[in-house]
Amino acid sequence: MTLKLGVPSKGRLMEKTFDWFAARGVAMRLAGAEREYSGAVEGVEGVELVLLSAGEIPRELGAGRIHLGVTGSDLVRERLPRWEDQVSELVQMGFGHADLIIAVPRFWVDVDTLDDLDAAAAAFRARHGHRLRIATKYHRLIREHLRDAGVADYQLVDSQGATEGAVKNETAEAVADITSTGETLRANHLKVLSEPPVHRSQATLFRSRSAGWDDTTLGTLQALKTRLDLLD
Ligand SMILES: Nc1ncnc2c1ncn2[C@@H]1O[C@H](COP(=O)(O)OP(=O)(O)OP(=O)(O)O)[C@@H](O)[C@H]1O
Ligand SMILES: O=P(O)(O)OC[C@H]1O[C@H](OP(=O)(O)OP(=O)(O)O)[C@H](O)[C@@H]1O
Repeated sequence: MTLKLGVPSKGRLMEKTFDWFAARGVAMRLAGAEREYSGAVEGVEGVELVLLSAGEIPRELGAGRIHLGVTGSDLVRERLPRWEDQVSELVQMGFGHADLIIAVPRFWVDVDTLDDLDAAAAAFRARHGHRLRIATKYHRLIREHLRDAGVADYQLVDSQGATEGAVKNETAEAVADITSTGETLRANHLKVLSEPPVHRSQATLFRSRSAGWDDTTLGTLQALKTRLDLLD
């Protein structure tokens, strides 16, 4: 059996993933036409490249349809319940850095911490008769984080893109999203709570716990780890 390695086929993680492996002597190239999502690996025998979007890789790892996969650590935590039971981290790759944060309108001068947000949420509910809305696509991570912080009087509103616009569009009072430069937040008159991020994400090479590992794929994994200089 070949070892299936899932890598992002598009988006912001793709090129850096290819560069990261190339710098360690594992060359990946797309096979066939540009839009044909298959590829080949040179440098280690027995590895098959599976091109997927970063967002799909957690699911494929969880289902055991790929043995290894590169994606953002945020996406694995968000998309796989009890992610540590389903995958393990082989290496943090040092790119694709982004912080998952909670942000509120800049003019909310009394709101800087999660405790402040909790108080603001209670006041909001008393005044408006419905819960303060937080727009996000990170439902699991934000729910867990706010539960642990004791913030209860809120509701999540699903936003799969342009999340920072939700406040201006009056579909939410606050947002929870990934940021790297902070430009989008600034442009939308939002400020990040002065708390550590909910999660500091980066591109990570994951190993599926459920993929059918046999002697051949385990041998290939060992060869790949040696090539990549990953210690056991
Ligand atoms: N500035 C940023 N904005 C959003 N995501 C970022 C940023 N920097 C790094 N990332 C990371 O990139 C990953 C998402 O990449 P990308 O949006 O290309 O994937 P995708 O979700 O598969 O794409 P698509 O939305 O097109 O399906 C996440 O892990 C995210 O944390
Ligand atoms: O801190 P910054 O450097 O400004 O980057 C953050 C923005 O980038 C991402 O959006 P993306 O470009 O993926 O578009 P999306 O809104 O469709 O998710 C993310 O959701 C933020 O909106």
